[in-house]
Amino acid sequence: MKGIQDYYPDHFAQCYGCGRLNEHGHQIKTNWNGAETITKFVPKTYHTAIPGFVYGGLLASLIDCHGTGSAALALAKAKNIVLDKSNAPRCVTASLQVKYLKPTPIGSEIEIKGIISEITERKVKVSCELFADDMLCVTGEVIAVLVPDNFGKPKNANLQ
Ligand SMILES: CCCCCCCCCCCCCC(=O)SCCNC(=O)CCNC(=O)[C@H](O)C(C)(C)COP(=O)(O)OP(=O)(O)OC[C@H]1O[C@@H](n2cnc3c(N)ncnc32)[C@H](O)[C@@H]1OP(=O)(O)O
Repeated sequence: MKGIQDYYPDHFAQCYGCGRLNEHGHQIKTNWNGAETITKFVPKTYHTAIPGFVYGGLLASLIDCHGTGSAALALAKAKNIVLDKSNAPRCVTASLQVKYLKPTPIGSEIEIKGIISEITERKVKVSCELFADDMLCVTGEVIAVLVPDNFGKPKNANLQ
């Protein structure tokens, strides 16, 4: 299934967490699920913290990119942007806070829900809840900021 990440321009599609063009990355897909957003991911055994449980850095990474993806969806909706090939708004993480409530069991599908708790012209706050085996294991708060199309490109890129 496609997600908002499939509508990022190639320049913004290399992210380790969500870039569709990063063959080594997680390539998560973020979509609306009613008024909330959702993504799913199945950790591999090499994502282990201790046997049976998922490494926390991976979980933070998934929340990070689900947060920025949710922010992009919310901004697209607020600005009435009809998603086409590569016209999704692009957001970068300004802040990421993660709380690990319970060890996250490995071996089943993880589901992350996102709730848009605040949205302005440039900034979106997303509250995330990460579930494994229907158990709430991690919560997170992402502040994502809209970036211009030339973000991260060399300043003289259009001179080349
Ligand atoms: C390397 C990045 C790649 C990006 C690819 C993108 C596409 C892929 C997507 C996948 C990405 C995957 C994820 C990744 O891995 S993204 C990689 C990790 N993130 C970064 O490297 C971001 C580095 N930081 C910056 O570039 C700038 O500081 C940004 C752009 C974030 C803001 O600087 P800028 O000068 O432009 O904006 P502003 O200062 O006018 O602030 C604007 C608003 O934001 C609020 N605010 C700012 N900072 C914070 C903070 N720390 N806590 C709370 N709030 C903060 C601020 O109060 C204001 O709010 P308001 O007063 O309006 O209410």
